[in-house]
Amino acid sequence: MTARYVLTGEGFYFVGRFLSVGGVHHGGSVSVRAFILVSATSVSVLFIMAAGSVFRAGLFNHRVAIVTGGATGIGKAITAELLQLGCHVVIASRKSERLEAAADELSQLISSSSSASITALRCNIRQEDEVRNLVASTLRLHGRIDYLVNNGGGQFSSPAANMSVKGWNAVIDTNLTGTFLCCREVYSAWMKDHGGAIVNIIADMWRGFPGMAHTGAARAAVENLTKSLAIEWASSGVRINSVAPGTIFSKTAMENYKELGPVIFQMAVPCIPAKRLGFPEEISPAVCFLLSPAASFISGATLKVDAGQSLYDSVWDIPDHTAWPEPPEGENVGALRDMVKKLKPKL
Ligand SMILES: CCCCCCCCCCC/C=C/C(=O)SCCNC(=O)CCNC(=O)[C@H](O)C(C)(C)COP(=O)(O)OP(=O)(O)OC[C@H]1O[C@@H](n2cnc3c(N)ncnc32)[C@H](O)[C@@H]1OP(=O)(O)O
Ligand SMILES: NC(=O)C1=CN([C@@H]2O[C@H](COP(=O)(O)OP(=O)(O)OC[C@H]3O[C@@H](n4cnc5c(N)ncnc54)[C@H](OP(=O)(O)O)[C@@H]3O)[C@@H](O)[C@H]2O)C=CC1
Repeated sequence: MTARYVLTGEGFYFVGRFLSVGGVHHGGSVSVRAFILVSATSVSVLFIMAAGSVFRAGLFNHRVAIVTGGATGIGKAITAELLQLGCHVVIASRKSERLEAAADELSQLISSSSSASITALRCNIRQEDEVRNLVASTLRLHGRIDYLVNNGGGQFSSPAANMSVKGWNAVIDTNLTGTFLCCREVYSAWMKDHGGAIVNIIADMWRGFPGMAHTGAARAAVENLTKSLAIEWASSGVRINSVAPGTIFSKTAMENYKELGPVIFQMAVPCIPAKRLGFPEEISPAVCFLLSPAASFISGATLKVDAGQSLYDSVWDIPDHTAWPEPPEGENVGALRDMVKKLKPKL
């Protein structure tokens, strides 16, 4: 049995998981989890199907969220969890087919008694007018926007020296400017007067991001943007935080890197203290937590969800070389030379 505490809008619950059947993140298999909720006044048992949320069902009833990139990978897991919590979710990205397919599939998670709904809207977050339309359409549809999850984004792997300006700009425009545009538009059109919560998905760029320097720069900038907005928008009742995933496997994430996909994900495993990849369903609870009343005193923060990867190892290998300038001559360099001479085996 695992146990955890969940603070909801209505009280402090002890949540004990006493039954777990099947894998939580094995695509295609249905897992059944059961939770016992104990509050001051009641004890109830809640069953959640298909990799369900650990949060109380109905926590986000009648709330409205926009999730960019909500049709695939991490965004799809966030959308699924928000739906199970009763939220109206608008998913937004560029490819209509993927959006429609995901909306069809995820609508199956909505029980007949739930007030939740899912809507797919096409939007390229790099285009200011499209972001404006996304926000206006959401307001027309639901009359409010409580949550924004800036998850849409991406990059390609390349040594920085080989990046064209066009490629660099594509990644900066998507991950940094796209996030900024979504934040600004949602704030101006709704949250300025009504408050709300925003979560920005960033990355494990704490020691740079060699091999993907453009995205490292963009995500570090988003982390800083998050802090600025947390202060600027506090007086509107807006909380804004970041989630920094480690290496998270999903079908789409792998396909995006084409033949490099399996190599990149395989290379990462030894660098992860958990010695396995993460899965989208391990990111979505952190996002829902930061959106929820349980995080009502958290703003401007970053939650790393990386099994400690950022503290550990890097996939970037630096080959042995003698390219560095010699150190300045002096007694310490001399002492090191003497030591090395003594250590050398006599021939
Ligand atoms: C080798 C060591 C690597 C280190 C590995 C570390 C381990 C990390 C593990 C993985 C962690 C991260 C995972 C993820 O983030 S998964 C999510 C991935 N999803 C996506 O990336 C999806 C979205 N991606 C995109 O939309 C695009 O990639 C992008 C934003 C870059 C551009 O999209 P857009 O469609 O607008 O642009 P174009 O395709 O027209 O390209 C514009 C220019 O960008 C350059 N470019 C694009 N792709 C590549 C490429 N594969 N290689 C090199 N250059 C590329 C190029 O200059 C394009 O212009 P041209 O086509 O005119 O040349
Ligand atoms: N997987 C991982 O290991 C990590 C992922 N991340 C980040 O997490 C986020 C989700 O990634 P993940 O789920 O793994 O990968 P996916 O490729 O499945 O998700 C990326 C999503 O972003 C959408 N997107 C990309 N560009 C745009 C755009 N210009 N406008 C609107 N939507 C866009 C894509 O939809 P469409 O193509 O239809 O527009 C897609 O749904 C990304 O920002 C990713 O970079 C961060 C750290 C690690």
